[in-house]
Amino acid sequence: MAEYIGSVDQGTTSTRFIIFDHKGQIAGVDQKEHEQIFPKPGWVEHDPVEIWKNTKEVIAGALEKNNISGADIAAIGITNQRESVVVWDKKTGKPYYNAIVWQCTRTHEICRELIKEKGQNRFRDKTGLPVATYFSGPKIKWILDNVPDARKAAENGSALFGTMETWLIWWLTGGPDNGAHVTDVTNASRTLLMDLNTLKWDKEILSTLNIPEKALARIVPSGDPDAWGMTLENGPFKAKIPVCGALGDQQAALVGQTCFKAGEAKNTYGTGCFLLLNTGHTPVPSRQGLITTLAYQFGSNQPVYCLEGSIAIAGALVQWLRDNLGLISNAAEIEELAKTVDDNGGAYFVPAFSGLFAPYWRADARGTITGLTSYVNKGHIARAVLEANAFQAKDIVEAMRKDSGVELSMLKVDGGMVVNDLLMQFQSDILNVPVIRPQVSETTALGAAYAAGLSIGFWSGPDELSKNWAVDKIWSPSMKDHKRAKLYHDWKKAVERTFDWVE
Ligand SMILES: Nc1ncnc2c1ncn2[C@@H]1O[C@H](COP(=O)(O)OP(=O)(O)O)[C@@H](O)[C@H]1O
Ligand SMILES: O=P(O)(O)OC[C@H](O)CO
Repeated sequence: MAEYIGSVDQGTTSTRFIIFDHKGQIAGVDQKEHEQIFPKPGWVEHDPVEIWKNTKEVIAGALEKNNISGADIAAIGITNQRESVVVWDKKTGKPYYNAIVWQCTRTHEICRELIKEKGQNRFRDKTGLPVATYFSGPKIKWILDNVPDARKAAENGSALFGTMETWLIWWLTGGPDNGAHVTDVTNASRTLLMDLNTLKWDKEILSTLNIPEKALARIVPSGDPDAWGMTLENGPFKAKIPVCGALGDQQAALVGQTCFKAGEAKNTYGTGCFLLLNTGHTPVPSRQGLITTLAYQFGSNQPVYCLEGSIAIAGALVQWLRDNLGLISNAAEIEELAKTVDDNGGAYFVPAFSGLFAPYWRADARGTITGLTSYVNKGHIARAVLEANAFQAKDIVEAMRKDSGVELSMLKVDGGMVVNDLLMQFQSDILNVPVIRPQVSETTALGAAYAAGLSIGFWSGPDELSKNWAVDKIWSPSMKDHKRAKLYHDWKKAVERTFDWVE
């Protein structure tokens, strides 16, 4: 058998292709950023054609740079920013509109109408999700209602809908020439359109949102040898390779962190921040503003569920400090700036740029910096930015404890921000548990590679994968209880100041 598994990681800010060996170590990588398009306040789009072009380039780049050929790759997995949607023409592959990104709030009115009739939790029993601008269903509805010809095309079967993995797999496996139109259970569980128990599109919700089912992808497990088909010989791999694993990026990170047992959790700090707790084979309903969602399903095995706390803005706030305020010139500089002061100087930054997601679900919230005095300088602001991530994660851990009864004894972390020592130490202090970073921090891509590799027997099962996981660094709590309590108390007050801003 070929010695590598390839993994496409299509994230919010960039697309990577990573090649893994049997030990789960990285044998090659290439990465490319794509444009963030902000047409109006609160609106976020990506160009799906640019993303497909970048995907081809990073695949070719990683193979070439490392002298690896398509024939050395046994299978392909794919993982993606979730909820973001594309609608495209089946014959030409031309998108009807840019991808509407998960952070985009343009569906506020659609959601408000849905909530007005029957409340925010009207679909929660079936889908595990509240009605919110975050999820794909309202975004698809927006495209159908606002883009000329899109609805007609969807109804007559000439348009296809998909999340980012569906779009890329369609191209990788043939595009207009019989490309596979599929989505995995984890991605489907983020649309607000799939029933969590039957793992099928829900006809009643589709009819409420007026979305034609024929344009939706076929739902398949997250790992399956036959569900997706093969890459093309004249495509970026220059070889026929089975595509046999796909998961939303946060679920992929859960798999990459080998959180296979109920009660195990990970937190990923990327553009947003997402804490997922494996709850086993039963969907656990949330009363604390978390999401009940699919964790993974391998082949015909029973699906595994999780509770998730989704935070919209994490690393994106660091980017904002860099791009919109110019306080730093690259993301790593925030740590140096934050270290110029000993604490936040009383300042709290609540980054409710897309409203607040879990556990608040307040579309009417907008970002605030509170506690400002003449004393506060840019070092304090940098610190408040980093601390915001840790406080938001604390909100999620508290909600999870109340929902599931699980007291975390440690937190496995990954994502682009976990190189930041100050943030990781503060996270450990605020949660009062050790925070642990694994040696392979590309857990998202690794999880998709695991899903693909398990499907073809490249790895024998979860036990073998767990042996690949190893600790790189542990941060242990060292903050006094009264200080932790005071900081968190003030954070909660700051959060309340963001509510009711959008009228
Ligand atoms: N040293 C750092 N300190 C704080 N944030 C950082 C640092 N390095 C990168 N980031 C942030 O991490 C994010 C990128 O993480 P990544 O996991 O690649 O994101 P995504 O998968 O969402 O595209 C960016 O938002 C960036 O601002
Ligand atoms: O691309 P990331 O890592 O920011 O993840 C985005 C999430 O999947 C959105 O739900």
